[in-house]
Amino acid sequence: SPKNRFDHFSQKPSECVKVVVRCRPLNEREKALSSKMVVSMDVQRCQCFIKKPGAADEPPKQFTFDGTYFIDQTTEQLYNEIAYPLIEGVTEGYNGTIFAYGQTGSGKSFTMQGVSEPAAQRGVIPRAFEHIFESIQCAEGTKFLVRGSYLEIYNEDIRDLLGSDTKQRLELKEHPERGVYVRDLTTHTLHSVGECERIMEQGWRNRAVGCTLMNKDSSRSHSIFTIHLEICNTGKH
Ligand SMILES: Nc1ncnc2c1ncn2[C@@H]1O[C@H](COP(=O)(O)OP(=O)(O)OP(=O)(O)O)[C@@H](O)[C@H]1O
Repeated sequence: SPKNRFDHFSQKPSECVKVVVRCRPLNEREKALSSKMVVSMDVQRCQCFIKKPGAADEPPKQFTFDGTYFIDQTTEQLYNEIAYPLIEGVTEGYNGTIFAYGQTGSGKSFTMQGVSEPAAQRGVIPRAFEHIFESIQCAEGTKFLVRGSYLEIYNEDIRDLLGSDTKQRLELKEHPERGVYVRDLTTHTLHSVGECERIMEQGWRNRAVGCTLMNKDSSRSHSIFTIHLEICNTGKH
């Protein structure tokens, strides 16, 4: 019998894209407006229900995901169930992407970047840093090189959030073997979790739109934090 509601993932290794949904609690503004929750979830069955306000007799719209996270669930839980297996794969040499989307104020940054308190709500990105460096410490006979880059896409323009000139517009290029890449994007060698956190904070501060446009305009800004891992077997144990 399955140990938890996600065991079916491991039985379906061919399923390489998983889609989960997270619902945040009402914020102060919504509470002040006496807004009503229209979303409910059956987390065991990974189902999400949306009911139309004022239409009590209409059945709610129903959607099924690979995972559902309601207001009382934490980023720690989401990480363990969704991100952990993906990052494990990365430490074994596979590519992995975690992509958050949703309307402005829906909780993308809260999930990805996170908050330091409470600890259970620390973000997916800092958890991934810790995870990767823990794997490196445990690996014997293997050398790792960890590098990071952080870019922002705003109004179709790409900017390097860790570059010497964060205002400069970078070009998207395509290489016949390596695929799509951003020319002149800086990559930074990272030796510790602390260094990763520092560049994440540094890049975050350079997101020009992040803290100034809190409303719909901010959703036009997208950012990509990439961790490159080079793994070399030295054969020594
Ligand atoms: N699961 C949650 N629990 C508690 N608070 C949350 C949760 N998700 C989001 N919030 C809060 O809601 C607010 C908006 O979240 P956030 O800034 O992450 O949205 P966003 O999707 O990144 O928005 P934008 O697209 O405008 O950048 C923040 O104050 C955040 O702390």
